[in-house]
Amino acid sequence: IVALTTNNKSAQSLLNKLIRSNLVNTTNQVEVLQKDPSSPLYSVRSFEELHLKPQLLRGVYGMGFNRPSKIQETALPMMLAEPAQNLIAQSQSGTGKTAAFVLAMLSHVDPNLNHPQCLCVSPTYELALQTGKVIEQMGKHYPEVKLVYAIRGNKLPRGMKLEEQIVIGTPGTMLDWCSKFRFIDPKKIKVFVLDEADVMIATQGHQDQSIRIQRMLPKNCQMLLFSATFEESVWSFAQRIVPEPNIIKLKREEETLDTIKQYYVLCNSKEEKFQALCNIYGGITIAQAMIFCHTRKTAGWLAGELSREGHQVALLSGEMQVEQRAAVIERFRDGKEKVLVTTNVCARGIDVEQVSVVINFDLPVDREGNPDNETYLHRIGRTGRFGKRGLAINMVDSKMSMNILNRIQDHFSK
Ligand SMILES: Nc1ncnc2c1ncn2[C@@H]1O[C@H](COP(=O)(O)OP(=O)(O)OP(=O)(O)O)[C@@H](O)[C@H]1O
Repeated sequence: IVALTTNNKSAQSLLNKLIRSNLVNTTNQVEVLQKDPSSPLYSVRSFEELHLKPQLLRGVYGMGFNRPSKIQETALPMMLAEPAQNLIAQSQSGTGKTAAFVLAMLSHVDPNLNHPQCLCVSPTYELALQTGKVIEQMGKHYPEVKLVYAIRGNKLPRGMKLEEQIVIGTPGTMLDWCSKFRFIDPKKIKVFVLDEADVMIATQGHQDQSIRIQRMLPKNCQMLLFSATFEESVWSFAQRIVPEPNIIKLKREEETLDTIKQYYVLCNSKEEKFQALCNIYGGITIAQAMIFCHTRKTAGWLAGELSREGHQVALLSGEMQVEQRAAVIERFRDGKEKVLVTTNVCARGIDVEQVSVVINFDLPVDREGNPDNETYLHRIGRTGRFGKRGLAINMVDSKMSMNILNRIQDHFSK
């Protein structure tokens, strides 16, 4: 068990993976920038069209995938094309990126050659393991293809040469295995995958290590880079890693407040807010509710008070380890608890789709104490035209918080 701090990008990413059981739906179109615009672009609507090895097609269907996801429709033909095409792809978590590059790796390996042919770098040990699981599931009917983890703690005897075709690991160990220990001959690599580039660059040293690995690979090695976000720093890193890239971007669906009913409750103190919450408790637990507090301390206090009143609540708190947090969210997602009390920091980036009631026990403010409209929208907004109806209740306990609420109201004209 590794303790990860609240703000940690890799912890967030891991939580989302652990929690997610489905594809995230999106009606947005993919944006494609081809390296060679003269060659016709094609995308596929079915896995059959990709002419996968039969063992892999069985693996794909065995995982319950019926058809390619939005990003897979365009990314898969590109990744499977001959000669190999490089790709930089950005789309939000849960849209099918991992499944896509796993399929590409499995398609490109030659099971008769007993040496590493695909390298996949992930930002952390835990994320590497998650990807490894997908490789194992998808390659279930293709047992000749073997997998090994290049992670700290996996110590191999000196002078050894790896026989597994796929190596997945973290940048530091991967680099050591390629250069210092020579367990891997980088010149024989056909596919290089860099996953979660945005998480990767948040860690000191990972960027350089990845670039050093990349420089050892042959010119014709396929380079694939994936990221959930695409800020400037990720983009410049991507361009250093992936020469002559095709680029695919899938915009995140915009959130709106259109289908949300928003209310506020006027109180005079924290205790009154708690009382107000108890009064509506029966109403909000018909559905599932998330309650946001400003600090960890308030969240802990509120969860304690609610429990003392005999209510069943879950608490998501910053000091919990990532596994504990995953367990809490999983129970909530499965409906075992109807109410989740949390802070914004803790819940950021975590999508729990079925929440239809959001309570702002404290209104979202930034460090200067100004209204944080973006966070308000993230907490309460719904995506897509068919977004479910929702209910938001804001607790106001002072002139100051009334002022904040008025400014949020002005901002959204709602
Ligand atoms: N074509 C598909 N049809 C149905 N389910 C799919 C398909 N592709 C992927 N999935 C499932 O959807 C979920 C998200 O996919 P995946 O992990 O590949 O997304 P991702 O974009 O890599 O997100 P993250 O970076 O958070 O892992 C997984 O549970 C995966 O098994």
